[in-house]
Amino acid sequence: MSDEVTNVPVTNVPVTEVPAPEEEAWFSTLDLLILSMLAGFAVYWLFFKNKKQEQPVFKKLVVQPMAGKIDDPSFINKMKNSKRNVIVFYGSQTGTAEEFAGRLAKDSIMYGMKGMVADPEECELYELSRLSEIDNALALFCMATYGEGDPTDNAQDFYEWLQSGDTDLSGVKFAVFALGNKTYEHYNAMGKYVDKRLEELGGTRVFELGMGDDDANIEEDFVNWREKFWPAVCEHFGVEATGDQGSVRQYSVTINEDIPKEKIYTGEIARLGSFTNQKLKVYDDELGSSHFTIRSNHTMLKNPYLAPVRVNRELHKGGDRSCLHIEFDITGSKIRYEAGDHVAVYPVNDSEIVEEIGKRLEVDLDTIFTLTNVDEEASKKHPFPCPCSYRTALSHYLDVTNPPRVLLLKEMVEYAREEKDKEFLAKMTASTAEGKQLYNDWIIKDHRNILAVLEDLPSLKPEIDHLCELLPKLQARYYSISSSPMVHDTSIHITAVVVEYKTKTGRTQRGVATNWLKMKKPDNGIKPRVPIYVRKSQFRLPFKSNTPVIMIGPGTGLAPFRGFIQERFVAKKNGKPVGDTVLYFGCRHKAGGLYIS
Ligand SMILES: Cc1cc2nc3c(=O)[nH]c(=O)nc-3n(C[C@H](O)[C@H](O)[C@H](O)COP(=O)(O)O)c2cc1C
Repeated sequence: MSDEVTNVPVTNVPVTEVPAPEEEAWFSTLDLLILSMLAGFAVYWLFFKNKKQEQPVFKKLVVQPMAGKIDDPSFINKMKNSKRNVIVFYGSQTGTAEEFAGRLAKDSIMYGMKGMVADPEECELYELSRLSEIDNALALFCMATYGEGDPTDNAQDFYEWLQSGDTDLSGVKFAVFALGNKTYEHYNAMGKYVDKRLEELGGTRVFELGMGDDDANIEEDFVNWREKFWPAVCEHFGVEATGDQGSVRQYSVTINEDIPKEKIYTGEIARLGSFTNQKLKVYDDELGSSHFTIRSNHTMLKNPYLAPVRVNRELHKGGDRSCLHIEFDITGSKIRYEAGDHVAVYPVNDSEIVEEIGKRLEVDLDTIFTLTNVDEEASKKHPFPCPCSYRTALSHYLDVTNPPRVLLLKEMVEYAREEKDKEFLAKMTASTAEGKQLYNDWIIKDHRNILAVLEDLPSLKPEIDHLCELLPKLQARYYSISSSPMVHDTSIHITAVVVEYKTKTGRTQRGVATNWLKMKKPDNGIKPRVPIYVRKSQFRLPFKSNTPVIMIGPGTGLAPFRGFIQERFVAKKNGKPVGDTVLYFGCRHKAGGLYIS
């Protein structure tokens, strides 16, 4: 198979230009460059030398505001201008904290308050000290924890500011809901830290820290906390509940009938056209790899590299399980990585699920639409890149495979045409013990995704744009890199088990990314492209190569160790002292155990 990179069509992912490896040529690129410069100079000398030099006319540079970015960075001004007194910040990686923040902001209407959601990354947090300029003002924080008790990417600056700053926050009323998972050592570390630090800086806690555990039922933890939180707020500010806020849509829909093709998003993560016109410069970390920051990860997150798949092979010989060895070609991409890092893959949903949703809702999936935030002050103008087709939204931007959240199902009640379906949904989404049990059994345990809900409640026919507003965002999937750049400097390897299982309702549930990646096989020199970016991790070999290491990696936990072993191998080859390198890995069958020393 040729190793040449060609511009090739890819299923679901538009094509872009990737520099092809150089072929043997008579002149090198540098030779050609020098020759053309000499030729250019000769032409200039012959024809233009004596001409009067013309003044170049520069085009006025028009700086476009970034989509979704706030024009006035002052959130205090925004709150004042739009007469809001509740601001809900979120530190969110996969959208849960962001969703909870939206719900809290919406709730505030019921108590005669007015809320807004804010991404801390887009705000100057030192302004918090001015919050007391607004009557009955309240700052809420929904903060998720990652890794070793770290903040999410968008809360990184906020975290640093809290750590280093000594702003006086007296007069600032606050409450925090933490999102985490009990199985992690640093359970809810970020939420706990924010709660403690805001008090240290002089803030007043209006309600105790909420603790959400994703290992159990984080939705239930949030609902229970919220039920007690709002009465406490009422008591604190001396306000009264004014009743249910009803169902208020956050986004309005516009159907874009005559929009030119080049203005329509086709799955790009942020910049329109980025899949056909890649800007590779951003992969270069200005500070050097040792200073690679979460911020530079964030830049790549919005501008993934369309990596050609060089190798995609099955590792299992027989059996019904599938484990893939995939090599992404990063030649010319400027991506750098180290053994132990993670690579993120932006997957595309199963087209069968997308088509089936379209059929059930009786819509033309090629319709181009835009969802626009009805709140003009909101930092997010659109929930995902718009305009795009319904097919693109359901394939690239929205999560259609995970069980839908209670909030989404609650909004579905009005769309059930039969009374019994309406009652069933209303019962399941009520905040009663019976409702919670029903949700847990019917949605979580039975693992019904949105399509299964539509199939099992056939009278349910929601407006597709409303569904698009409510579905969570499709997230990039992270894989441990299973190679070392010391051996593979032009490729990134992953080792991934293809997820597939039967749910209690007899449906086959397939992992979004692994099943999509499975299809991305190079064919006749044609390499399919996959949008990727690298996320730095803390997982590293000991600095000194002579330190002995014991690596224990059951299942695909083995993946990063492959990179580490490659690294130790190179060190040994280069004559460095290398300590014992012991690897234990899990085996499904007793007889298949292995010990490598
Ligand atoms: C890779 C990864 C690392 C995580 N690390 C932690 C952790 O150190 N402590 C913790 O309490 N929760 C941890 N969690 C759980 C998340 O904080 C939790 O799932 C949360 O609901 C995610 O919120 P988000 O969807 O807003 O990003 C981790 C989750 C993932 C996927």
